[in-house]
Amino acid sequence: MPELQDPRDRLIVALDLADVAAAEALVERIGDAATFYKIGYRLGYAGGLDFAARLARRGLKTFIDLKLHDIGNTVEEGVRSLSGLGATFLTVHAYPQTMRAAVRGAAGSGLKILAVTVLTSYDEADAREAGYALPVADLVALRARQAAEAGIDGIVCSAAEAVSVRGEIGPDRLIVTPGIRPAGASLGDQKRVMTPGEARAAGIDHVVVGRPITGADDPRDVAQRIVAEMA
Ligand SMILES: O=C(O)c1cc(=O)[nH]c(=O)n1[C@@H]1O[C@H](COP(=O)(O)O)[C@@H](O)[C@H]1O
Repeated sequence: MPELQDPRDRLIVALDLADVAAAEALVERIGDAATFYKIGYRLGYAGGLDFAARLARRGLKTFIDLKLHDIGNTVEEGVRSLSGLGATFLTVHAYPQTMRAAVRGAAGSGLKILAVTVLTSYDEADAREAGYALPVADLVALRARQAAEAGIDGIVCSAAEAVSVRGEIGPDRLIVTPGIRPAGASLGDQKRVMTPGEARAAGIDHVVVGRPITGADDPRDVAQRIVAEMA
């Protein structure tokens, strides 16, 4: 796994909030306890892309989580449009055509493309319901292998699959894991879940944590504890 300069970079805080004012207030409350923020559908479609560009200009790292998936031309041009935001990461779904298009769209921009394998809210029954015959672990491994072949920079999966994914993608690509809960925290809709310490021991590069931080009385303290648990 690539070495980090700053251990705080291991934690990516998911800013799944209703508007930019709420996100700005949370970033201020967390202060220097976090260095990396994710902007997904909720905030992204409510002015969050400009906000992400502002965070990047302040020297914070940003992750644009739009999980793109469309015909190749649309994905390629969409990624190209997003590549000027100064973001560090952008997600696409891990379909070979989509991944190859995203890699073309990001070429030369410095934006790293992450491929989402199987959502952490899916268990075996959910994958079967969606039409997949493979066990989730096998589907994650297949998609990780295809992502590496497509030239993708990193994989989004559950930390439960990190060891097998590392075997598929080698030491230099990134593993980013949502579905992370400090011991005792409510799972919400997450089904393939690990603690920050377990994820780190499994060799992940970054964890993504939303509600346990955004819903906390003291978000800064929770962020600090998560970083410490992964040190
Ligand atoms: O791509 C993601 O970030 C993602 C992939 C995945 O498989 N599961 C997953 O939960 N996420 C995102 O990670 C965040 C997890 O949030 P919490 O469950 O609140 O910690 C959300 O913003 C999800 O959109």
